[in-house]
Amino acid sequence: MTRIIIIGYMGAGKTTVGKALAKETGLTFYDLDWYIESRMRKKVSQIFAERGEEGFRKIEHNMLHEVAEFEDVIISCGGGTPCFYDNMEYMNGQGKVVYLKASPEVLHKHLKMGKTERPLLKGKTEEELITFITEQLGKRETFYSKAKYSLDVNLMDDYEKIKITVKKLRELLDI
Ligand SMILES: Nc1ncnc2c1ncn2[C@@H]1O[C@H](COP(=O)(O)OP(=O)(O)O)[C@@H](O)[C@H]1O
Ligand SMILES: O=C(O)C1=C[C@@H](OP(=O)(O)O)[C@@H](O)[C@H](O)C1
Ligand SMILES: [Mg+2]
Repeated sequence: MTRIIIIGYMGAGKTTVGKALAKETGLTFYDLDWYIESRMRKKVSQIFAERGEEGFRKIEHNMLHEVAEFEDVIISCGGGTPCFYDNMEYMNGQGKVVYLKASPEVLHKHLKMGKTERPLLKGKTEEELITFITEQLGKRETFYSKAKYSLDVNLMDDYEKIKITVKKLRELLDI
C-alpha cells in the first residue's frame, strides 16, 4: 500500500506536482482543497468568507482524516494543513510525507498570478505579498521540517522541469 502526502507553502507546486506524480505512477490523486470543495460544494475562499480561518481549519482537519485513510494515493495538502491541530503528526503516521521546499522569491513568482484564489493573500500589494510570504514561511518551517522527506524545488522552476521533479520524487520516495 502506498500513500504519499505532499506538503509545503502556497505556490510550491503541491497541486501541480502531485497531479503529475499520480499520472506517472498510476496512483490516485487527491488534492485536499479540491476534496473539501467537492464535499462542501463551496470554494475554499467562500468557506473562509463564511466561517473564517478557524472554521476552514476545522473542516480541513476533518477532511484530512477522510483522504488520509484512502490507499494507493497521492495527497496534496493545502499550505496550512501541517500547521494546525496535530495534523503533522497524524500525516507522519499515515504515509510518506514529503516537503516541497522553495524560497520566498520562487513562491512569490508562482503566487503572483493566482493570489485572488487564495484568501490569505487576497488584496495584498507586491511588497506586502513578499513580506507576508517571508514571515509566514519562517513560522511554518517548524511544521514543514517535521516531514521525513524533503525536496528542494527552487531550481525546478518552470513547466518543463515538472517532469524532473516527478522523477526525483519517485527516486526519493521509492515509488
Ligand atoms: N515547477 C513550476 N514551474 C512553474 N510554475 C509552477 C511550477 N509549479 C507550480 N507552478 C505554478 O505555480 C502556481 C502554484 O502552483 P500549485 O500547484 O497550485 O501550488 P500549491 O498547490 O503548492 O499552492 C500555479 O500557477 C502553477 O501553475
Ligand atoms: O497556506 C494556506 O494556509 C492555504 C493554502 C491553500 O492551498 P495551497 O497551498 O494549495 O495554495 C488553501 O488551503 C488555503 O487557501 C489556505
Ligand atoms: Mg494546492
